Amino acid sequence: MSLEVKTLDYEIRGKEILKDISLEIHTKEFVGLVGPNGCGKSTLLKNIYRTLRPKYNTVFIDGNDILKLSSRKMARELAVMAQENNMEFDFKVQDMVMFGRYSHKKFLQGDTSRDRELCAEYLAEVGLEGYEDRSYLSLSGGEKQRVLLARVLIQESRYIILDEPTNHLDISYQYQIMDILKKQEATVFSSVHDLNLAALYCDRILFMYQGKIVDDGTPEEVLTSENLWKYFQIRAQISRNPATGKLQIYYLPDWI
Ligand SMILES: Nc1ncnc2c1ncn2[C@@H]1O[C@H](COP(=O)(O)OP(=O)(O)OP(=O)(O)O)[C@@H](O)[C@H]1O
Repeated sequence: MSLEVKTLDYEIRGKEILKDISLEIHTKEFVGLVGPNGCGKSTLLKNIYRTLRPKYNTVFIDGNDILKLSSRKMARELAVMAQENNMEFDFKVQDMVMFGRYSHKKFLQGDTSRDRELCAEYLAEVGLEGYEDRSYLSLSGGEKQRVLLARVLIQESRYIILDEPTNHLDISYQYQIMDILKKQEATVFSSVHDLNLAALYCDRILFMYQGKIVDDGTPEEVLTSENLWKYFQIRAQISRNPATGKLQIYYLPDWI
């Protein structure tokens, strides 16, 4: 049981963005995707959740080529929280969350009382209890982000793909959202910019640079001062935080 990418290349307007990417995410793993701006993280994730179309026989869920899965089956397997969400039309928060139940319904079936219960539960879980009737577009960036997380959770899929889930969130919600994700039964694959957050929550980290996966391992194996210098050109002191037992990175800009 795994999410697998095999020798995936991807070009945009003649420019090679992804170069021979192969990776495997195993059941119940929490895997982070890190790397500098523009290295291809979103492009890779979009190929996995089919916003961009990969070639046949390059992305597989439990051995099945994702291009051969119906959109309903795909939604049952994989929930997505993408980065941009420019919406032209407004919806109530409850409707936004309920979109996540689509794959659990028959054609034209309305919301059940169970769906509404789940909606209330997941909104409470992301700290938005009682927000059902609010207009989505009137919410703050962080509130919108948390509605999108509730939509991902209500989908109850086996894989969750996230592109920078803590974008827009204040420090307490960054940790709260990572905590919520960590306790899900699902397999999680997420791009993460904050390397200390990645060190704290990820079982495994994939390091991406210029369209390639250049390192793959535990946070201790991958988040080294050598890698941070080589791929981010930042000096760093790395130690183990006695309170968490996890890596703690201290960045050392040039003036230090
Ligand atoms: N539609 C597009 N047209 C042209 N270039 C694109 C397009 N989409 C992405 N790119 C380029 O592909 C490269 C990878 O972009 P991508 O968004 O995947 O990077 P990223 O690692 O997610 O970056 P960030 O950390 O800044 O979010 C960048 O150089 C970007 O400019």
